[in-house]
Amino acid sequence: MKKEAAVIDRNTKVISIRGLVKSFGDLHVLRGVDLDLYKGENLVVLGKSGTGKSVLIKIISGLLTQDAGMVNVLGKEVSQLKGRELDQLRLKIGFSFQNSALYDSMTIRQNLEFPLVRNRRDMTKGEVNKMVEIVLDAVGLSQTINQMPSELSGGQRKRIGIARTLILQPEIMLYDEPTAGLDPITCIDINNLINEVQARFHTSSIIITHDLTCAKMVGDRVVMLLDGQFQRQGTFEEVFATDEERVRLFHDYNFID
Ligand SMILES: Nc1ncnc2c1ncn2[C@@H]1O[C@H](COP(=O)(O)OP(=O)(O)OP(=O)(O)O)[C@@H](O)[C@H]1O
Repeated sequence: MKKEAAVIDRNTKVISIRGLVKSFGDLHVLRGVDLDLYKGENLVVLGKSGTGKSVLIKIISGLLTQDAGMVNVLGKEVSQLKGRELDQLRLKIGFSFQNSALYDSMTIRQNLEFPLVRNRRDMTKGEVNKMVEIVLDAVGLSQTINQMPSELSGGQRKRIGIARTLILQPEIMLYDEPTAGLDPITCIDINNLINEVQARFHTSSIIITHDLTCAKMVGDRVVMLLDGQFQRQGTFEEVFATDEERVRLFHDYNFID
């Protein structure tokens, strides 16, 4: 399915990063990263394994602290936040991790209710039920509500994982390798879902991947992390319109139809 034109507000930055530096001992992972995520945008971060993509999203979500630079998320400087303030910001960020496992002993309904029961004690049972229905419908799996995770396919579990992230109504979605380990057809389903989530919930998203089909399908903008900095950025076509060998190699090792 072709991506519909997204409604992006280029006057509003939901994430703004300047001069971000992070090392682990002698390993200089991020060496001055600048990045903006605009409201409503799907931004794809491409990079080879070990280039620091996960470190970047851990810093954005306050799980790691940078050595230098500024990371502003929804108007707050993340490294300055502690305790309750950091928890509140994190509730506005939805993480869809590579191995976002569901609880095997709980039904799909219970899995989806879990984040609300923990974080939204103000909600009534009726409101919780309604939200479960909304997110299940959004991922096209309303019929699985009383099933167990073991009864679902890998692609369906991935969708439920995304629904569980959406149930807290995050403003920002962070997808870490959303298509990893899935067959090509299921990958396309998940890419379409990422676009549907953007259109329906007006989320702003960072999608970390080395799957170029995913980057092409979901990215309004693509950035490539090379040697600790974003060295290429633009549309998918713009990023790869270069003879630079490292970029060409990255492209040619991926299969694109
Ligand atoms: N807490 C940590 N302590 C020490 N080194 C770390 C830590 N976290 C990450 N690293 C190192 O930083 C580098 C970047 O890691 P990161 O997980 O961000 O890579 P990545 O680009 O997400 O790769 P992949 O696509 O394989 O997940 C790696 O060399 C990793 O070993």
